[in-house]
Amino acid sequence: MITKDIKLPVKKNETGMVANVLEQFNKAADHIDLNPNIRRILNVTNNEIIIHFPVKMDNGDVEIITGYRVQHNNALGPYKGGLRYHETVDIDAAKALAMWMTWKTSLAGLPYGGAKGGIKINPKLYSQSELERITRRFTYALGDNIGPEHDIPAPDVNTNAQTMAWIADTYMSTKGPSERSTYQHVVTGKPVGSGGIEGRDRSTGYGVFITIKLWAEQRNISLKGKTFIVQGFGNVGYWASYFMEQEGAILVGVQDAFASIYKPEGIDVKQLQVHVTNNEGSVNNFADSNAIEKADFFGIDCDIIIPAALGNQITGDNAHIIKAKLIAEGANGPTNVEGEQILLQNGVDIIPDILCNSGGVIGSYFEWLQNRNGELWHMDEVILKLEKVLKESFKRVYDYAITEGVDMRTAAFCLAIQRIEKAYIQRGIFP
Ligand SMILES: NC(=O)C1=CN([C@@H]2O[C@H](COP(=O)(O)OP(=O)(O)OC[C@H]3O[C@@H](n4cnc5c(N)ncnc54)[C@H](O)[C@@H]3O)[C@@H](O)[C@H]2O)C=CC1
Ligand SMILES: O=C(O)CCC(=O)C(=O)O
Repeated sequence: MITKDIKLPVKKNETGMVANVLEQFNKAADHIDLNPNIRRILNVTNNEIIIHFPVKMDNGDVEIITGYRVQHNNALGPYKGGLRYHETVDIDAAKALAMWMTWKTSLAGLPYGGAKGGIKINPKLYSQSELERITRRFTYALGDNIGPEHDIPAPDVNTNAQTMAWIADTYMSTKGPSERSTYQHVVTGKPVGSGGIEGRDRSTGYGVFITIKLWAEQRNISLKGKTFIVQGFGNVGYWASYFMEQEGAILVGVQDAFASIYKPEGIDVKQLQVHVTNNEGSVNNFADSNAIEKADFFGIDCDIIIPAALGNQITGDNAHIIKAKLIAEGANGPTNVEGEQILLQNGVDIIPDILCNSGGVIGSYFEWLQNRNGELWHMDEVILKLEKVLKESFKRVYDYAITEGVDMRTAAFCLAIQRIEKAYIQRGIFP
Protein backbone atom coordinates (compact mmCIF):
# COMPACT_ATOMS: atom_id res chain seq x y z
CA MET A 1 0.00 0.00 0.00
CA ILE A 2 1.38 3.40 -0.98
CA THR A 3 0.43 6.53 0.89
CA LYS A 4 1.27 10.10 -0.06
CA ASP A 5 2.83 10.99 3.30
CA ILE A 6 5.83 8.75 2.73
CA LYS A 7 6.92 10.67 -0.34
CA LEU A 8 9.02 13.40 1.20
CA PRO A 9 8.52 16.91 -0.18
CA VAL A 10 11.24 17.37 -2.75
CA LYS A 11 13.20 20.59 -2.45
CA LYS A 12 14.43 21.85 -5.82
CA ASN A 13 18.04 22.73 -5.06
CA GLU A 14 20.45 24.47 -7.37
CA THR A 15 21.37 21.39 -9.33
CA GLY A 16 18.12 19.53 -8.64
CA MET A 17 20.01 16.25 -8.26
CA VAL A 18 18.26 15.25 -5.03
CA ALA A 19 14.87 15.90 -6.61
CA ASN A 20 15.97 13.87 -9.60
CA VAL A 21 17.15 10.78 -7.72
CA LEU A 22 14.11 10.85 -5.43
CA GLU A 23 11.74 11.00 -8.40
CA GLN A 24 13.53 8.06 -9.96
CA PHE A 25 13.35 6.18 -6.66
CA ASN A 26 9.67 6.92 -6.02
CA LYS A 27 8.67 5.91 -9.54
CA ALA A 28 10.29 2.51 -9.07
CA ALA A 29 9.04 2.18 -5.48
CA ASP A 30 5.49 2.76 -6.75
CA HIS A 31 5.99 0.13 -9.44
CA ILE A 32 7.06 -2.58 -6.98
CA ASP A 33 4.66 -1.40 -4.27
CA LEU A 34 7.60 -1.03 -1.87
CA ASN A 35 6.94 -1.70 1.80
CA PRO A 36 6.04 1.78 3.15
CA ASN A 37 8.34 1.49 6.17
CA ILE A 38 11.27 0.64 3.97
CA ARG A 39 10.39 3.51 1.64
CA ARG A 40 10.59 5.87 4.63
CA ILE A 41 14.07 4.60 5.45
CA LEU A 42 15.39 4.77 1.88
CA ASN A 43 13.95 8.23 1.26
CA VAL A 44 16.51 9.75 3.64
CA THR A 45 20.24 9.49 4.20
CA ASN A 46 21.64 7.81 7.32
CA ASN A 47 24.48 10.27 8.00
CA GLU A 48 25.51 13.62 6.58
CA ILE A 49 28.94 14.82 7.61
CA ILE A 50 30.15 18.36 6.91
CA ILE A 51 33.66 19.26 7.99
CA HIS A 52 35.42 22.63 7.92
CA PHE A 53 39.14 22.13 8.35
CA PRO A 54 42.19 24.43 8.14
CA VAL A 55 44.99 23.84 5.65
CA LYS A 56 48.25 25.77 5.30
CA MET A 57 48.82 26.95 1.73
CA ASP A 58 52.20 27.28 -0.01
CA ASN A 59 52.33 31.02 0.78
CA GLY A 60 51.87 30.37 4.51
CA ASP A 61 48.23 31.49 4.70
CA VAL A 62 45.67 29.16 6.27
CA GLU A 63 42.55 28.44 4.25
CA ILE A 64 39.39 26.89 5.68
CA ILE A 65 38.27 24.06 3.39
CA THR A 66 34.85 22.39 3.46
CA GLY A 67 34.48 18.65 2.93
CA TYR A 68 31.44 16.37 2.84
CA ARG A 69 30.65 12.70 3.29
CA VAL A 70 27.08 11.48 3.05
CA GLN A 71 26.23 7.88 3.95
CA HIS A 72 22.86 6.96 2.52
CA ASN A 73 22.24 3.33 3.42
CA ASN A 74 24.24 0.31 4.63
CA ALA A 75 21.62 -2.44 4.74
CA LEU A 76 23.68 -4.62 2.40
CA GLY A 77 27.17 -3.83 3.70
CA PRO A 78 29.68 -1.03 4.32
CA TYR A 79 29.07 2.35 2.69
CA LYS A 80 30.86 2.72 -0.64
CA GLY A 81 31.35 5.56 -3.10
CA GLY A 82 33.67 8.15 -4.52
CA LEU A 83 35.13 11.48 -3.43
CA ARG A 84 34.82 14.45 -5.78
CA TYR A 85 36.87 17.65 -5.74
CA HIS A 86 34.79 20.28 -7.52
CA GLU A 87 33.22 23.69 -6.96
CA THR A 88 29.72 22.20 -7.29
CA VAL A 89 30.20 19.82 -4.35
CA ASP A 90 27.73 20.59 -1.57
CA ILE A 91 25.52 18.63 0.78
CA ASP A 92 22.74 18.18 -1.78
CA ALA A 93 25.08 16.92 -4.48
CA ALA A 94 26.67 14.52 -1.99
CA LYS A 95 23.22 13.29 -0.87
CA ALA A 96 22.02 12.59 -4.40
CA LEU A 97 25.26 10.91 -5.40
CA ALA A 98 25.21 8.78 -2.21
CA MET A 99 21.70 7.58 -3.04
CA TRP A 100 22.73 6.61 -6.57
CA MET A 101 25.59 4.61 -5.02
CA THR A 102 23.15 2.60 -2.89
CA TRP A 103 21.14 1.63 -5.98
CA LYS A 104 24.28 0.95 -7.98
CA THR A 105 25.94 -1.40 -5.49
CA SER A 106 22.66 -3.19 -4.86
CA LEU A 107 21.96 -3.68 -8.57
CA ALA A 108 25.45 -5.12 -9.10
CA GLY A 109 24.85 -7.59 -6.24
CA LEU A 110 27.76 -6.23 -4.19
CA PRO A 111 27.92 -6.46 -0.37
CA TYR A 112 27.92 -2.66 -0.05
CA GLY A 113 25.71 0.29 0.72
CA GLY A 114 26.02 3.77 -0.75
CA ALA A 115 27.97 6.91 0.14
CA LYS A 116 29.56 9.85 -1.62
CA GLY A 117 31.49 12.93 -0.67
CA GLY A 118 34.07 15.40 -1.65
CA ILE A 119 35.56 18.79 -1.19
CA LYS A 120 34.22 22.07 -2.50
CA ILE A 121 37.29 23.34 -4.34
CA ASN A 122 38.53 23.98 -7.83
CA PRO A 123 41.64 21.79 -7.73
CA LYS A 124 43.19 23.71 -10.63
CA LEU A 125 43.73 26.62 -8.22
CA TYR A 126 45.96 24.56 -5.90
CA SER A 127 49.48 23.17 -6.23
CA GLN A 128 50.12 19.43 -5.95
CA SER A 129 51.54 19.82 -2.45
CA GLU A 130 48.52 21.90 -1.39
CA LEU A 131 46.21 19.19 -2.74
CA GLU A 132 48.16 16.60 -0.79
CA ARG A 133 47.79 18.60 2.45
CA ILE A 134 44.08 19.22 1.77
CA THR A 135 43.51 15.50 1.21
CA ARG A 136 45.46 14.44 4.27
CA ARG A 137 43.75 16.99 6.56
CA PHE A 138 40.34 15.95 5.22
CA THR A 139 41.15 12.28 5.89
CA TYR A 140 42.32 13.11 9.37
CA ALA A 141 39.20 15.18 10.03
CA LEU A 142 36.94 12.37 8.77
CA GLY A 143 38.59 10.05 11.31
CA ASP A 144 36.61 6.89 11.87
CA ASN A 145 33.71 8.12 9.75
CA ILE A 146 35.52 6.12 7.07
CA GLY A 147 37.08 2.69 7.51
CA PRO A 148 37.76 -0.54 5.59
CA GLU A 149 34.68 -2.26 7.01
CA HIS A 150 32.57 0.88 7.46
CA ASP A 151 32.84 3.39 4.59
CA ILE A 152 35.24 2.97 1.69
CA PRO A 153 35.87 5.99 -0.60
CA ALA A 154 37.18 5.81 -4.18
CA PRO A 155 38.05 8.21 -7.02
CA ASP A 156 35.48 10.43 -8.72
CA VAL A 157 35.69 13.77 -10.56
CA ASN A 158 39.12 15.41 -10.11
CA THR A 159 40.41 12.72 -7.76
CA ASN A 160 42.60 9.79 -8.81
CA ALA A 161 44.89 6.99 -7.67
CA GLN A 162 47.30 9.52 -6.13
CA THR A 163 44.50 11.02 -4.02
CA MET A 164 43.56 7.53 -2.82
CA ALA A 165 47.18 6.74 -1.91
CA TRP A 166 47.33 9.88 0.29
CA ILE A 167 44.07 8.91 2.00
CA ALA A 168 45.18 5.33 2.64
CA ASP A 169 48.54 6.50 3.99
CA THR A 170 46.98 9.11 6.30
CA TYR A 171 44.25 6.79 7.55
CA MET A 172 46.67 3.92 8.25
CA SER A 173 49.10 6.23 10.04
CA THR A 174 46.42 6.96 12.65
CA LYS A 175 46.07 3.24 13.55
CA GLY A 176 48.04 0.86 15.75
CA PRO A 177 50.81 -1.36 14.35
CA SER A 178 48.68 -4.38 13.38
CA GLU A 179 45.98 -2.34 11.64
CA ARG A 180 48.45 0.01 10.02
CA SER A 181 49.69 -2.64 7.61
CA THR A 182 46.35 -4.25 6.80
CA TYR A 183 43.93 -1.36 6.44
CA GLN A 184 44.80 -0.30 2.91
CA HIS A 185 41.30 -1.31 1.79
CA VAL A 186 40.00 1.84 3.51
CA VAL A 187 39.96 3.19 -0.06
CA THR A 188 39.91 1.63 -3.51
CA GLY A 189 41.28 2.97 -6.76
CA LYS A 190 44.80 3.14 -5.30
CA PRO A 191 47.91 2.96 -7.53
CA VAL A 192 48.92 -0.57 -8.49
CA GLY A 193 51.93 -1.14 -6.23
CA SER A 194 50.22 0.53 -3.25
CA GLY A 195 47.41 -1.98 -2.94
CA GLY A 196 45.59 -0.97 -6.13
CA ILE A 197 44.29 -3.60 -8.49
CA GLU A 198 45.19 -3.92 -12.15
CA GLY A 199 42.31 -2.70 -14.30
CA ARG A 200 40.52 -0.41 -11.80
CA ASP A 201 41.73 2.58 -13.84
CA ARG A 202 39.71 1.42 -16.87
CA SER A 203 36.91 -0.51 -15.17
CA THR A 204 34.28 2.25 -15.35
CA GLY A 205 34.95 3.06 -19.01
CA TYR A 206 35.14 -0.62 -19.88
CA GLY A 207 31.78 -1.16 -18.19
CA VAL A 208 30.27 1.71 -20.18
CA PHE A 209 31.52 0.08 -23.38
CA ILE A 210 30.32 -3.42 -22.40
CA THR A 211 26.80 -2.20 -21.62
CA ILE A 212 26.67 -0.40 -24.99
CA LYS A 213 27.85 -3.59 -26.70
CA LEU A 214 25.21 -5.66 -24.91
CA TRP A 215 22.53 -3.12 -25.89
CA ALA A 216 23.70 -3.30 -29.53
CA GLU A 217 23.63 -7.11 -29.47
CA GLN A 218 20.01 -7.03 -28.32
CA ARG A 219 19.22 -5.03 -31.46
CA ASN A 220 21.46 -6.98 -33.82
CA ILE A 221 23.50 -3.84 -34.39
CA SER A 222 27.26 -3.83 -34.97
CA LEU A 223 29.19 -0.98 -33.32
CA LYS A 224 31.63 -0.95 -36.22
CA GLY A 225 31.28 2.37 -38.04
CA LYS A 226 28.78 3.77 -35.55
CA THR A 227 29.50 7.35 -34.49
CA PHE A 228 29.58 8.57 -30.90
CA ILE A 229 30.27 11.70 -28.88
CA VAL A 230 31.57 11.98 -25.33
CA GLN A 231 31.04 14.69 -22.75
CA GLY A 232 33.99 14.63 -20.35
CA PHE A 233 37.36 13.24 -21.41
CA GLY A 234 38.67 12.24 -17.98
CA ASN A 235 38.93 8.74 -16.57
CA VAL A 236 35.52 7.54 -17.69
CA GLY A 237 35.25 9.43 -20.98
CA TYR A 238 38.73 8.44 -22.14
CA TRP A 239 38.48 4.74 -21.37
CA ALA A 240 34.95 4.42 -22.75
CA SER A 241 36.16 6.10 -25.98
CA TYR A 242 39.23 3.85 -26.09
CA PHE A 243 37.18 0.64 -25.97
CA MET A 244 34.54 1.98 -28.36
CA GLU A 245 37.27 2.84 -30.87
CA GLN A 246 38.80 -0.63 -30.49
CA GLU A 247 35.40 -2.06 -31.44
CA GLY A 248 35.36 0.05 -34.62
CA ALA A 249 33.09 2.90 -33.48
CA ILE A 250 34.08 6.45 -34.50
CA LEU A 251 34.46 9.31 -32.02
CA VAL A 252 33.17 12.48 -33.72
CA GLY A 253 32.77 14.97 -30.87
CA VAL A 254 34.12 15.69 -27.39
CA GLN A 255 33.16 18.29 -24.83
CA ASP A 256 35.02 19.00 -21.62
CA ALA A 257 34.94 21.78 -19.03
CA PHE A 258 36.80 24.10 -21.42
CA ALA A 259 35.75 23.44 -25.00
CA SER A 260 33.60 21.43 -27.43
CA ILE A 261 35.20 19.90 -30.52
CA TYR A 262 33.71 18.19 -33.57
CA LYS A 263 35.36 16.21 -36.35
CA PRO A 264 32.99 14.16 -38.54
CA GLU A 265 35.87 12.10 -40.04
CA GLY A 266 36.77 10.84 -36.56
CA ILE A 267 38.97 11.80 -33.63
CA ASP A 268 41.89 9.51 -32.76
CA VAL A 269 41.38 8.67 -29.08
CA LYS A 270 45.02 8.11 -28.17
CA GLN A 271 46.13 11.29 -29.97
CA LEU A 272 43.44 13.27 -28.17
CA GLN A 273 44.59 11.89 -24.83
CA VAL A 274 48.19 12.96 -25.52
CA HIS A 275 46.90 16.40 -26.56
CA VAL A 276 44.84 16.73 -23.36
CA THR A 277 47.79 15.70 -21.19
CA ASN A 278 49.97 18.38 -22.80
CA ASN A 279 47.21 21.00 -22.87
CA GLU A 280 46.40 21.45 -19.16
CA GLY A 281 43.67 18.83 -19.30
CA SER A 282 41.71 20.41 -22.15
CA VAL A 283 40.57 19.14 -25.56
CA ASN A 284 40.65 22.72 -26.84
CA ASN A 285 42.43 23.23 -30.20
CA PHE A 286 42.88 19.52 -30.92
CA ALA A 287 44.49 18.92 -34.34
CA ASP A 288 42.14 19.88 -37.18
CA SER A 289 38.92 19.52 -35.20
CA ASN A 290 36.24 22.23 -35.35
CA ALA A 291 35.32 24.18 -32.23
CA ILE A 292 31.55 24.22 -31.73
CA GLU A 293 29.19 26.07 -29.42
CA LYS A 294 28.71 24.42 -26.01
CA ALA A 295 24.92 24.47 -26.41
CA ASP A 296 25.07 22.64 -29.77
CA PHE A 297 27.10 19.70 -28.52
CA PHE A 298 24.36 17.17 -27.78
CA GLY A 299 22.73 17.99 -31.14
CA ILE A 300 25.72 16.59 -33.09
CA ASP A 301 24.65 14.05 -35.69
CA CYS A 302 25.75 10.72 -34.17
CA ASP A 303 24.47 7.29 -33.11
CA ILE A 304 25.47 7.22 -29.44
CA ILE A 305 26.06 9.83 -26.73
CA ILE A 306 28.20 9.07 -23.69
CA PRO A 307 27.80 11.77 -21.04
CA ALA A 308 30.84 11.24 -18.77
CA ALA A 309 31.16 14.52 -16.86
CA LEU A 310 28.67 16.02 -14.39
CA GLY A 311 25.00 15.66 -13.46
CA ASN A 312 21.99 17.38 -15.07
CA GLN A 313 23.51 17.85 -18.51
CA ILE A 314 20.60 16.48 -20.59
CA THR A 315 17.49 18.30 -19.47
CA GLY A 316 14.13 19.59 -20.60
CA ASP A 317 16.03 22.47 -22.24
CA ASN A 318 18.20 20.47 -24.62
CA ALA A 319 16.91 16.86 -24.88
CA HIS A 320 14.88 17.74 -27.99
CA ILE A 321 18.04 18.52 -30.03
CA ILE A 322 19.40 14.99 -29.56
CA LYS A 323 19.59 12.89 -32.75
CA ALA A 324 21.39 9.87 -31.25
CA LYS A 325 19.47 6.64 -30.63
CA LEU A 326 21.26 5.76 -27.39
CA ILE A 327 22.46 7.61 -24.29
CA ALA A 328 24.95 5.57 -22.27
CA GLU A 329 25.31 7.29 -18.90
CA GLY A 330 28.97 7.16 -17.88
CA ALA A 331 28.36 10.07 -15.49
CA ASN A 332 26.08 9.97 -12.46
CA GLY A 333 22.75 11.68 -12.99
CA PRO A 334 23.54 13.25 -16.39
CA THR A 335 19.91 13.09 -17.53
CA ASN A 336 17.23 14.74 -15.42
CA VAL A 337 13.63 13.56 -15.23
CA GLU A 338 12.31 16.12 -17.75
CA GLY A 339 15.11 15.34 -20.19
CA GLU A 340 14.45 11.62 -19.86
CA GLN A 341 10.74 12.04 -20.61
CA ILE A 342 11.55 13.81 -23.87
CA LEU A 343 14.13 11.21 -24.86
CA LEU A 344 11.81 8.28 -24.17
CA GLN A 345 9.00 9.96 -26.13
CA ASN A 346 11.43 10.38 -29.03
CA GLY A 347 12.38 6.69 -28.93
CA VAL A 348 15.88 7.26 -27.54
CA ASP A 349 17.15 4.44 -25.31
CA ILE A 350 19.03 5.20 -22.09
CA ILE A 351 21.40 2.83 -20.35
CA PRO A 352 21.02 4.25 -16.84
CA ASP A 353 24.00 5.37 -14.78
CA ILE A 354 23.51 2.82 -12.00
CA LEU A 355 24.05 0.08 -14.59
CA CYS A 356 26.17 1.80 -17.24
CA ASN A 357 28.95 3.12 -14.96
CA SER A 358 28.79 0.32 -12.37
CA GLY A 359 32.02 -1.20 -13.72
CA GLY A 360 33.90 1.24 -11.50
CA VAL A 361 32.52 0.10 -8.19
CA ILE A 362 32.65 -3.54 -9.29
CA GLY A 363 36.37 -3.05 -9.99
CA SER A 364 36.65 -1.40 -6.58
CA TYR A 365 35.01 -4.42 -4.98
CA PHE A 366 37.67 -6.67 -6.53
CA GLU A 367 40.39 -4.37 -5.18
CA TRP A 368 38.81 -4.44 -1.72
CA LEU A 369 38.71 -8.26 -1.81
CA GLN A 370 42.31 -8.39 -3.03
CA ASN A 371 43.48 -6.26 -0.07
CA ARG A 372 41.26 -7.95 2.47
CA ASN A 373 42.38 -11.43 1.47
CA GLY A 374 46.04 -10.58 0.86
CA GLU A 375 45.78 -11.58 -2.81
CA LEU A 376 47.15 -10.27 -6.10
CA TRP A 377 44.72 -10.17 -9.02
CA HIS A 378 45.83 -9.65 -12.60
CA MET A 379 44.34 -7.66 -15.44
CA ASP A 380 42.84 -10.54 -17.45
CA GLU A 381 41.13 -11.96 -14.36
CA VAL A 382 39.74 -8.54 -13.38
CA ILE A 383 38.38 -7.84 -16.87
CA LEU A 384 36.85 -11.33 -17.18
CA LYS A 385 35.10 -11.13 -13.80
CA LEU A 386 33.97 -7.56 -14.44
CA GLU A 387 32.41 -8.54 -17.73
CA LYS A 388 30.61 -11.48 -16.11
CA VAL A 389 29.00 -9.31 -13.41
CA LEU A 390 28.04 -6.63 -15.96
CA LYS A 391 26.49 -9.17 -18.33
CA GLU A 392 24.35 -10.58 -15.53
CA SER A 393 23.27 -7.10 -14.39
CA PHE A 394 22.49 -5.98 -17.92
CA LYS A 395 20.42 -9.08 -18.66
CA ARG A 396 18.40 -8.74 -15.46
CA VAL A 397 17.66 -5.08 -16.19
CA TYR A 398 16.87 -5.64 -19.85
CA ASP A 399 14.61 -8.63 -19.19
CA TYR A 400 12.81 -6.84 -16.34
CA ALA A 401 12.20 -3.78 -18.53
CA ILE A 402 10.59 -5.96 -21.20
CA THR A 403 8.58 -8.16 -18.86
CA GLU A 404 7.29 -5.25 -16.78
CA GLY A 405 6.92 -2.80 -19.66
CA VAL A 406 9.08 -0.11 -18.02
CA ASP A 407 12.11 1.89 -19.15
CA MET A 408 15.59 0.60 -18.30
CA ARG A 409 16.17 3.09 -15.48
CA THR A 410 12.98 2.13 -13.70
CA ALA A 411 13.85 -1.55 -14.21
CA ALA A 412 17.31 -1.02 -12.71
CA PHE A 413 15.89 0.88 -9.73
CA CYS A 414 13.19 -1.77 -9.11
CA LEU A 415 15.77 -4.57 -9.02
CA ALA A 416 18.12 -2.56 -6.79
CA ILE A 417 15.39 -1.58 -4.33
CA GLN A 418 13.93 -5.09 -4.19
CA ARG A 419 17.27 -6.53 -3.08
CA ILE A 420 17.43 -4.08 -0.17
CA GLU A 421 13.76 -4.60 0.70
CA LYS A 422 14.34 -8.34 0.85
CA ALA A 423 17.31 -7.90 3.21
CA TYR A 424 15.25 -5.74 5.58
CA ILE A 425 12.34 -8.17 5.53
CA GLN A 426 14.58 -11.20 6.06
CA ARG A 427 15.90 -9.56 9.20
CA GLY A 428 12.36 -9.56 10.43
CA ILE A 429 12.11 -5.91 11.37
CA PHE A 430 9.49 -4.97 8.83
CA PRO A 431 6.15 -6.75 8.52
N1 LIG B 1 35.97 7.54 -11.90
C1 LIG B 1 35.12 6.54 -11.75
O1 LIG B 1 35.53 5.38 -11.55
C2 LIG B 1 33.66 6.77 -11.85
C3 LIG B 1 33.14 7.97 -12.26
N2 LIG B 1 31.80 8.09 -12.45
C4 LIG B 1 31.23 9.33 -12.91
O2 LIG B 1 31.75 9.67 -14.19
C5 LIG B 1 31.82 11.10 -14.34
C6 LIG B 1 33.22 11.50 -14.74
O3 LIG B 1 34.11 11.07 -13.72
P1 LIG B 1 35.68 10.93 -14.00
O4 LIG B 1 35.92 10.57 -15.41
O5 LIG B 1 36.22 10.08 -12.92
O6 LIG B 1 36.17 12.42 -13.74
P2 LIG B 1 37.49 13.14 -14.27
O7 LIG B 1 37.80 14.19 -13.30
O8 LIG B 1 38.54 12.15 -14.60
O9 LIG B 1 37.01 13.81 -15.66
C7 LIG B 1 35.97 14.71 -15.70
C8 LIG B 1 35.85 15.26 -17.12
O10 LIG B 1 34.64 16.03 -17.21
C9 LIG B 1 34.94 17.29 -17.76
N3 LIG B 1 33.99 18.28 -17.27
C10 LIG B 1 33.92 18.85 -16.05
N4 LIG B 1 32.94 19.76 -16.01
C11 LIG B 1 32.37 19.76 -17.22
C12 LIG B 1 31.31 20.49 -17.80
N5 LIG B 1 30.64 21.42 -17.10
N6 LIG B 1 30.97 20.24 -19.10
C13 LIG B 1 31.66 19.33 -19.82
N7 LIG B 1 32.67 18.61 -19.31
C14 LIG B 1 33.02 18.82 -18.03
C15 LIG B 1 36.37 17.57 -17.33
O11 LIG B 1 36.98 18.58 -18.14
C16 LIG B 1 36.98 16.18 -17.53
O12 LIG B 1 37.29 16.00 -18.90
C17 LIG B 1 31.31 11.67 -13.03
O13 LIG B 1 29.93 11.92 -13.11
C18 LIG B 1 31.56 10.53 -12.04
O14 LIG B 1 30.72 10.60 -10.92
C19 LIG B 1 30.94 7.05 -12.27
C20 LIG B 1 31.41 5.84 -11.85
C21 LIG B 1 32.80 5.62 -11.51
O1 LIG C 1 34.55 2.72 -6.96
C1 LIG C 1 33.78 3.10 -6.12
O2 LIG C 1 33.77 2.71 -4.97
C2 LIG C 1 32.72 4.15 -6.44
C3 LIG C 1 32.95 4.90 -7.70
C4 LIG C 1 31.90 5.98 -7.78
O3 LIG C 1 32.01 6.97 -7.10
C5 LIG C 1 30.72 5.77 -8.59
O4 LIG C 1 30.45 4.65 -9.03
O5 LIG C 1 29.99 6.76 -8.82
